[in-house]
Amino acid sequence: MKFIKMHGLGNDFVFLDHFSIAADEDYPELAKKLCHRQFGIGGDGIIVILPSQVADARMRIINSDGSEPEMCGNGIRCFARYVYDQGIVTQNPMRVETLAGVMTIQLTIKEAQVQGVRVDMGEPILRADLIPVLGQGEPVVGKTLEVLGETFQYTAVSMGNPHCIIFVKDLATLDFERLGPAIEKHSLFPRKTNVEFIEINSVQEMTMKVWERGAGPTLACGTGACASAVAAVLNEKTERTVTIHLPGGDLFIEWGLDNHVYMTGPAMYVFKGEWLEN
Ligand SMILES: N[C@@H](CCC[C@H](N)C(=O)O)C(=O)O
Repeated sequence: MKFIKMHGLGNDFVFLDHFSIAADEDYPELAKKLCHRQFGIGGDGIIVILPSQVADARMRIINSDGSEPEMCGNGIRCFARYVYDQGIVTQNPMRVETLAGVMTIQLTIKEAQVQGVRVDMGEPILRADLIPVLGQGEPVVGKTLEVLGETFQYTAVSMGNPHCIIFVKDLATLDFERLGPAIEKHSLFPRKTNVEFIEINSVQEMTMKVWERGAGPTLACGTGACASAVAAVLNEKTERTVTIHLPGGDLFIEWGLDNHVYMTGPAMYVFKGEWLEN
């Protein structure tokens, strides 16, 4: 099976181009195998490129543990670059169907090369029952979370997928490896959650460390960056336009006055190859 490896700020994915070849694969099982860092290709997830009835193409993302999330910010930038470079989609902006709805993506092209990708990530979802988060009242901003004997203030935002954002004074002293998985599976979150720890640098800049639902620690999370930018505004910590520093690099996020969140960042190729099935 042929594949392409791509990443957005080190958040890495194995892409399967099944746009024109109908494939009858068990993608969740395949994701667990392909994403394994020793026995497979290695990745935070797989992304499947499919035809769509309602948009220019359809993206399916499966986490490395085999679960299927609604959306992936870093993945959709890579997806857009690949389908454009391959001539699968020639429109710019293009429209891509996901489980979180149809996203519009604008590519910056210079001398026939994709230089950058800006995604309209849609409107943030703040209703507790839709995020979903249990019994917290509306909006879920600055609420209390008890975990592993510690108490935190958190804000919950969905960008199609759920995020729990916690502002901390110092990322360096955080017990990230224990807190991340405990919050991901906390009983407040019936569909589990992605967890973003944020240190505010200024009203236009923040630093983020992310523990992803179904994938663990990753170098970047696009939906997480968008949700964190929204949470920072709701908590009166930043302006609506921010640069977010992640372990894998920077994302530029704008929460527009039209209530849409816009994400700009890179999309990079790593290599292509053939999976020798086992
Ligand atoms: N890294 C992605 C998000 C992938 C999905 C996430 N793990 C979930 O289960 O919701 C991004 O860049 O947004």
